Amino acid sequence: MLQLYFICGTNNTRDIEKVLEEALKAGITLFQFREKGQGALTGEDKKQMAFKLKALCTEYGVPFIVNDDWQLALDVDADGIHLGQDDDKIADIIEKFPDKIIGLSVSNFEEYDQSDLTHVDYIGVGPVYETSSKSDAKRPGGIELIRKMRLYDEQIPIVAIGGITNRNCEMILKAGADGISTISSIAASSNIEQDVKNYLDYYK
Ligand SMILES: Cc1ncc(COP(=O)(O)OP(=O)(O)O)c(N)n1
Ligand SMILES: Cc1nc(C(=O)O)sc1CCOP(=O)(O)O
Ligand SMILES: [Mg+2]
Repeated sequence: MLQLYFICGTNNTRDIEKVLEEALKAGITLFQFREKGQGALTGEDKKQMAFKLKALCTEYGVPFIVNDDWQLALDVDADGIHLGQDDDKIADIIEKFPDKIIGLSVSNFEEYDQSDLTHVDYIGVGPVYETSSKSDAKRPGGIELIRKMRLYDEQIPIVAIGGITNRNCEMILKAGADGISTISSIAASSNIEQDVKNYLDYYK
């Protein structure tokens, strides 16, 4: 499920429904609706978009995850929720999400140590490289962040994030990540089918 985790909001691309459908057809394995930034959809518009994107994901058998907004995740019966260190605490909402996928962001070992991972299905570790898709991203940890996190916890599923492309993905997987997540390398791709295929080829 974590192999190729596409994350997108309406701000990341011109036509999110078209881009998501192309990415699903090409074989992404997980999708996160991350609707934030200037001009982002809110309220009913955000909910209607979430319903449409979830329907697309369901058609292709790919789990639909909501970023940050657990109320939206409940409203649209998403398959899971991704929360960061500054978001609502998993312990406070977990009762509302039995049997759902729970992701947590971990950028360094201090954050890992202070996180309760009891209900966490995967950790999003990054940024690995510089990213222009998140204005408040922390300092990139490079490939070493993944390598050390893998040694720190040998069991937890790790999805790497931040500045990942087809060119650096292989090193990240070799460093111990179970999968990679990306916004711009798919949302801004001029050939989604080929780029997705190139990513998935690393797992063969
Ligand atoms: C898979 C994955 N990993 C990390 C993040 C970042 O979450 P967060 O730190 O809460 O930042 P925002 O995405 O909410 O800006 C993520 N969304 N997904
Ligand atoms: C959403 C997000 N979270 C990050 C983290 O480090 O937690 S980096 C990031 C943006 C990833 O976008 P791109 O693939 O375009 O670099
Ligand atoms: Mg968040």
